[in-house]
Amino acid sequence: MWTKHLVSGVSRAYSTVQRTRPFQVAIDGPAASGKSTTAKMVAQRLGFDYIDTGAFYRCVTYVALSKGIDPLDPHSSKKISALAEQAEIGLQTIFSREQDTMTNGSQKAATLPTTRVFLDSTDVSSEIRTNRVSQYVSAVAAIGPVREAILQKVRKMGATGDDQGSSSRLGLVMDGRDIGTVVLPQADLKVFLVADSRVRAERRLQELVRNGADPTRDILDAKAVQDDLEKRDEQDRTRKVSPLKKAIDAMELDTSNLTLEGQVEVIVNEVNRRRGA
Ligand SMILES: Nc1ncnc2c1ncn2[C@@H]1O[C@H](COP(=O)(O)OP(=O)(O)O)[C@@H](O)[C@H]1O
Ligand SMILES: Nc1ccn([C@H]2C[C@H](O)[C@@H](COP(=O)(O)OP(=O)(O)O)O2)c(=O)n1
Repeated sequence: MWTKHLVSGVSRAYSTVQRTRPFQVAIDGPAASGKSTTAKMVAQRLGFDYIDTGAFYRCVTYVALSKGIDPLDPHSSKKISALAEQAEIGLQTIFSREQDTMTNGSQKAATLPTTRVFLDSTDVSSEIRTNRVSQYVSAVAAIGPVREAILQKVRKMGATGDDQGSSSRLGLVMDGRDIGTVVLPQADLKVFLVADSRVRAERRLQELVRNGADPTRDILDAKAVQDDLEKRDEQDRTRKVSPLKKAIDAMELDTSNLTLEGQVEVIVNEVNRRRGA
């Protein structure tokens, strides 16, 4: 098992032996299309780093709500933008070995990587995934100066090494809404993940239940979850700054009828093909 701990304030360049930068994979798509799970698994398979950019917008939303700021009030934009600039966000992804060999010689399937999110050194991994944060995050993500502040943080995180100072980093997988279009426009591979909104809602619901959903706090009705996802997608697609859209050179992958392993395989194979491996 190994971890990659990335912090948004450190500045260190990648080694430039053969490439001027590591291989970059940009994964975008609507809510619950499978971006973060797929991205983490691809990173694990390839030994790449992983950056969840949605976590940044969720952290800013969480901190604004906890200070009693209403993200829907246009007068809040300045305050929220200041919070976005000040926030120190760190990500720690815990990867497992691809196939751990057990003592009897058989192979144990790889466990799913998990990402912990730190806001000013506090672990807010669960707090940023509540329905309340999900309901307001699109409004926060539509504020231009918030996007500017987060763009700088994620680019810096993507350009710096892990905290071990390793120069052997092979690549980076980043997921979000504007990775292929704005954050990493020169990415070596761009993937746009889509899935039927009913399928996405069912998967999100199962995920909520798996994570111990609380019926007094969480929406546990498939139709309501679907409406919520569709509403957020509409807001993300129609905002003025960096809207959710497929980059012209992105490969579209519909995960509605795929298994997680299947979609990871397609992306890993494409990375290897482009790397000439
Ligand atoms: N092909 C698939 N089959 C079944 N479940 C999937 C598949 N792809 C993703 N999921 C599940 O769907 C849920 C949403 O995926 P997630 O990676 O969180 O999406 P996103 O990052 O796009 O919001 C997760 O619980 C994930 O495990
Ligand atoms: N690069 C990004 C990443 C996320 N966002 C916004 C838009 C999304 O509705 C929220 C939350 O993103 P996140 O990927 O965590 O959301 P889901 O896992 O899809 O529910 O952040 C964005 O505008 N740009």
